[in-house]
Amino acid sequence: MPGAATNSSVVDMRLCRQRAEGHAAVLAIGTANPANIVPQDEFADYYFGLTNSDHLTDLKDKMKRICHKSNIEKRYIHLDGKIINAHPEIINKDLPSLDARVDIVSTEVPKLAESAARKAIAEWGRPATDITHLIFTTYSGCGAPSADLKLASLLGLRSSVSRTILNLHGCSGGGRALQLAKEIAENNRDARVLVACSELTLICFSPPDESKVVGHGLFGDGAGVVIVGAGPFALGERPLFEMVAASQTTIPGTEHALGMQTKSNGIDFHLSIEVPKLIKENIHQSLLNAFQSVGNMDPNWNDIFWAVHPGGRAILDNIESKLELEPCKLDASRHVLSEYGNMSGATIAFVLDELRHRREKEQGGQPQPEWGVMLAFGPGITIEAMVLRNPVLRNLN
Ligand SMILES: CC(C)(COP(=O)(O)OP(=O)(O)OC[C@H]1O[C@@H](n2cnc3c(N)ncnc32)[C@H](O)[C@@H]1OP(=O)(O)O)[C@@H](O)C(=O)NCCC(=O)NCCSC(=O)/C=C/c1ccc(O)cc1
Repeated sequence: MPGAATNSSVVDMRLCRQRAEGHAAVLAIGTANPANIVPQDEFADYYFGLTNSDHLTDLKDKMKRICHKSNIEKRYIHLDGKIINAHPEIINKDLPSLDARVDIVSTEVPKLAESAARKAIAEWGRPATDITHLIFTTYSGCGAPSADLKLASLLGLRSSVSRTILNLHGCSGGGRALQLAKEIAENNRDARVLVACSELTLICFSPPDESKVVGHGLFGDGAGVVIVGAGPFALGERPLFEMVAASQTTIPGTEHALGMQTKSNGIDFHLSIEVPKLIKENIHQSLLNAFQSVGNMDPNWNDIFWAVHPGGRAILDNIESKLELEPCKLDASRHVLSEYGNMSGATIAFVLDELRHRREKEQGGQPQPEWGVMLAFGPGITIEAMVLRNPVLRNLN
């Protein structure tokens, strides 16, 4: 029917006008950490002292071995002796402490995100009221309204900002949120998505226990904010990384290996010793899943740049050896691990920030890769992968 054809082409045109031009891009990045710094070579004394556990000498020695092998120099940790004195239930396994923890994190998690967001918004150069969507991800969210609404009011976002909160995605939270931001930005012309990821280990902190010693030895606190948008770009907006394609891969039968659960005394986590090996065995397939949609079925992995979530030194080592990467390829990830530890979902923003600073410093030197990949790993085990492109090189080629 001619009428129907006309109607459907009108709908098509309207849909076209609603969509953005081209792929979404990272437009700005901001990061923040709490003030309290713990050097890694002092962490075992700090942690066993804080929890009155110095008598557990075997476990303390194990913590020292883990810290020594972690390739971490220091971490930022909000929890200190003052908080423990005010809430001694946090270090008593037999007492409920979820309420005390939630009271603290419901204020501090959005506050830390606010510090990171203010830096990102300043770099972006537009007013905060131009943000149309907010995605907040954290493993500390236990209420509603939650950190997303608090952050929106701290920043003075418009009341029509479209908010989403992602809870308990753990170390892949930042990767998941960036994939959603890409979808939103590409499908809504002029959308500007503020992705906030803020993590405080306080919600998971517990006295020493054989099964938790690695988690406590590697995890730190931090917030990362990334502003995402697609074309047409406003005057002054500068795409940093084009977000070309994304995939999520779940490693079958690995639910037991990595997880978090809300309990009366905080968030309980489990972390299998198998995690680095499982990621090694599945990393190639997850990369192929991401790259197949850009028509490159198996690129030379040394020809691209890498933004890998540094879950732990062993994870980076395993990826490097499996894919036969030149050691410099994971430098940004190793640097972030060394300076901050594993800040769970927030870490990927720090890695992207480090990469773009390195790229700026190296401009005019060695030829830089045009294509790259971002990887994050979380409960599932889930591997979030995103194909990235350097917009400056894209325009030259
Ligand atoms: C730096 C490590 C921890 C040790 O280095 P290594 O080269 O493997 O050295 P070793 O093989 O000598 O291991 C040192 C000790 O650590 C022990 N170990 C080695 N992984 C383990 C293990 N998952 N379990 C429990 N013992 C182990 C290992 O058995 C050994 O014990 P011991 O023989 O008594 O010295 C390295 O294994 C490593 O980087 N592992 C990767 C850690 C990892 O999987 N990270 C990503 C998970 S993400 C996640 O779960 C987040 C949770 C979370 C948690 C808290 C929060 O606040 C927020 C979030």
